[in-house]
Amino acid sequence: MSIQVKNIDKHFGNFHALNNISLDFPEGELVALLGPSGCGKTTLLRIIAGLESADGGQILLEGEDATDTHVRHRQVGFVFQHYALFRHMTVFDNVAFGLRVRPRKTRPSEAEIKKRVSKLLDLVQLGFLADRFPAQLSGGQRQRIALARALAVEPRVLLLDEPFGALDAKVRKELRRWLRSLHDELHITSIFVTHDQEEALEVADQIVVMNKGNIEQIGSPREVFDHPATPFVFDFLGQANRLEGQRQGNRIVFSDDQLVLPQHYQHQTDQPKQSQGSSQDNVIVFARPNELHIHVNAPTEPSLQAKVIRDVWLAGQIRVELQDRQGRLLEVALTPEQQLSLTLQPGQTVWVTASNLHLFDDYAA
Ligand SMILES: Nc1ncnc2c1ncn2[C@@H]1O[C@H](COP(=O)(O)OP(=O)(O)OP(=O)(O)O)[C@@H](O)[C@H]1O
Repeated sequence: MSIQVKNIDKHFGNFHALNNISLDFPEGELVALLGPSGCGKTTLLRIIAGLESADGGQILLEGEDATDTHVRHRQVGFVFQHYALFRHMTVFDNVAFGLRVRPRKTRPSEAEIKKRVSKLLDLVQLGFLADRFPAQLSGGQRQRIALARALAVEPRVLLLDEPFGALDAKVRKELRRWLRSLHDELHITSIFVTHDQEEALEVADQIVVMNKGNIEQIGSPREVFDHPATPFVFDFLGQANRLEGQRQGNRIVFSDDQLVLPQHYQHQTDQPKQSQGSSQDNVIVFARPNELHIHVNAPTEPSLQAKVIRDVWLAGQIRVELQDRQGRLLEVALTPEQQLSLTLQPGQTVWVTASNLHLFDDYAA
């Protein structure tokens, strides 16, 4: 089922939680709502579900206005961060619950329920736990059962709110792979909320990046990562060096230091901008750690002078932390070979050049 969100607005008192949000969720896709804590992800999910009402705007399910449709009739399945399993029921009874509480007319027979629940438990690969109680399961197993329970009522939409948020890193990783393959099998239109960029990049077909009740960017993981539309998205997707300076022709100037802009930005300097005050030339540039390069002697090309703080070994990757002359911390990636040949010492002066920079014009520095 496709979902359309049209001009959704939501206030909590004076606080503007969602600001005129419009989004299309195509049939059968797995979409991540990604953003920092408090940006409005859960509120949007709850409005789509019918658990919360909006101040204005519409929710269309399969093209039909569902804004005033009760949650029970929207045919959505939920999975929340904190396992909402019934503690006094076995795994089997938990999964069967949604079917057993149906009105008699639409309720399947016990034999049919047994068949469906067994099939779902096989799907989440936990058939052997049917007789256990939630307290006898691991966190990851509980979330898989919660998913089986959400699927039991054959929802047309699956909404997941930080489904793996409470689990440790290894189990999270396993479960997100498993969710992706389950989705590839079932193709239920699914929206999941996360503040974990790695999770969104790994699992989703599309990512909606949110910030302070607004949408910053919508795109495939590749698009969002390779072409972040705003400084916020660049920052949020992580691990980039953010430098604020002034653009002067082909260069970015930071007090005493300079970096050269990559070729693809340089043609823009041919057309002088109409002056709107001095802030016009203020720019934000980002460089990923592998786009910066360390020199132990001052290079002839423009560079940033910095001091070595330390190098960090991060799961096979080497990152050197530097502090530049403006006091900013920079992270530069090195291969093990580069680390050996540079032999950097804490406190040593080095120079940094950039093989690529990502420029955001007209942002006040
Ligand atoms: N019932 C409520 N009453 C008042 N304010 C609320 C209510 N629900 C949410 N908010 C506020 O609205 C904002 C958005 O909340 P929401 O839960 O949607 O954020 P989120 O992006 O899901 O964050 P998190 O990742 O922390 O769950 C927050 O600032 C929150 O404090």
